[in-house]
Amino acid sequence: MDEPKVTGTKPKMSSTRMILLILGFLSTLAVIALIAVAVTQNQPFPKNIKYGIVLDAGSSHTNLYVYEWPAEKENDTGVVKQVEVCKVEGPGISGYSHATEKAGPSLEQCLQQAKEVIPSAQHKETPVYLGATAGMRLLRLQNESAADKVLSSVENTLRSAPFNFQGARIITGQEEGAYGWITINYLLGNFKQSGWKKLLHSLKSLSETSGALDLGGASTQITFVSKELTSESPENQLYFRLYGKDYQVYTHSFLCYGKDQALQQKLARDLQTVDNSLLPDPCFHKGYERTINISDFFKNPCTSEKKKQLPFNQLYIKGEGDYQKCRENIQNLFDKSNCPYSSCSFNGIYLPPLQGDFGAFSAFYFVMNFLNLTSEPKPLALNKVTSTIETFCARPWQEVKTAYHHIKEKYLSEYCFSGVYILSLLENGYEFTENNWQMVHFLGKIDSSDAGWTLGYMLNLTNMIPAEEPAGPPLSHGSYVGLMVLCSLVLVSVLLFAWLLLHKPKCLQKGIV
Ligand SMILES: Nc1ccn([C@@H]2O[C@H](COP(=O)(O)OP(=O)(O)OP(=O)(O)O)[C@@H](O)[C@H]2O)c(=O)n1
Ligand SMILES: [Ca+2]
Repeated sequence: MDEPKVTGTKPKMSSTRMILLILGFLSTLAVIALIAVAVTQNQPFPKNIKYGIVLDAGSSHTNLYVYEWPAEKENDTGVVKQVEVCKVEGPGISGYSHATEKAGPSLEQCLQQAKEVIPSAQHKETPVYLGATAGMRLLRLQNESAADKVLSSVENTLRSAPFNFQGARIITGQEEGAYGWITINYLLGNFKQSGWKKLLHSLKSLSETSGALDLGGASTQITFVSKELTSESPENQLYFRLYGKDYQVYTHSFLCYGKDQALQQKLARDLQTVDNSLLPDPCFHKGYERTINISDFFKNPCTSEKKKQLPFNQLYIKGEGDYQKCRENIQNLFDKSNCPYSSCSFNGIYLPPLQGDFGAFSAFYFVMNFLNLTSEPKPLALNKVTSTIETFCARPWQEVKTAYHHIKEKYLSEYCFSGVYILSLLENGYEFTENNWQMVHFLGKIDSSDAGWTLGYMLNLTNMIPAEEPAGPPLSHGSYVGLMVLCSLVLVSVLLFAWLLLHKPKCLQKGIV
């Protein structure tokens, strides 16, 4: 009686199994197809690289930078990177005031280097910009026609290069500060976060941008986001809308407070008190001697106010290597006596309360890096920085010269002065004290790009930082493919599990395993 039952069930079971098998096979095929499509269809386009050139015509020298970025991602943040830097031989372009026609040709060697880095088919479309900073600002104040001639000489040279010439001009101190701030925040990825990072950011309300401190040869800039709503000093206030966010930025550029001009200012003050041509100087090492020609000394706008008739033409500087005396001497450069605002840095210049972390670059970095004081991620304590500089200044010149024979004498002889000047500027000038010293991070590069104003300048002039956040996929290609694979695996596992439940293979039946 049982027999028909048995014969009737058998074909029913095998058809279910058959259907499940086909289903399993088809879904596996579907998953494989899904992954294949995800990987191939969503692959980033083959790289179409664009290039841009910026020449930083600083007071002490000119640097040529070549940047590159993938054409399709122009508006993303953090995609532009430096691929080449070329240091122009000789002085900065302002140093050609007596032979203005030679300023342009001095750039030729670096332009040649750029031609080699950028594929020739792209030369014509590659924009080239030259921005001159404080050296040229000073030359313009001292001798405007010489400054114009220097600029037209560099313009002629740049126009005759095979690139797309976009201008050679003296940028303002405000621009220099602002573009330096844009550069470091762009490179640090502070402007735009996508996907999870954005969510994390809004949850943790992380500090959003980093301030920028730039120390050149002739000027220095301080730039940071200030939440102070009332702007007491409008000329120090900038407004940006970047990637859909508003930023209120404070900036100031101190002309004559770059490290070379600060030294000139210091010497001009020292000259007020000397009665002979010998000047003992605590900011140079013991045993160091330097002769200064004073016939042109007071023609410089940074020293002209202190002009004095002297009965000698040459000044002989003799190093003393005395940190304390040097510090007191330099401190006189920062006039803290009057402030027409609620708070000031020095010389009656408005400074809102310091806020957030700061990236300190250019000479801040060169000097502190030489003195081994750039330790990251945790910056050194201020007293350690002070004692290191004090010890360095006390070393005799002969010993320093032997220990660092590979370093240019012009740089080496001034690291004591520069170290003390940086301390004085940060501590006395801006009031970074023991409590907030650790907010300052000395950095030369971020990834492969130098910290400085040039990248921000190019990003702005090529409209590569949009005001509004560009619409784009919320996930990167990698995360997208990863998510697809994960979902597919889950799908396969569910199907497999369902099949096992229905089929109950012998090996999983109780008593067999
Ligand atoms: N390894 C180095 C490189 C440069 N310097 C010094 O650092 C100073 C500033 O250099 P830089 O930032 O390049 O200044 P510039 O851009 O030329 O000047 P500015 O921005 O004021 O126009 C100069 O005194 C230079 O001699 C240094 O001490 N050590
Ligand atoms: Ca500079």
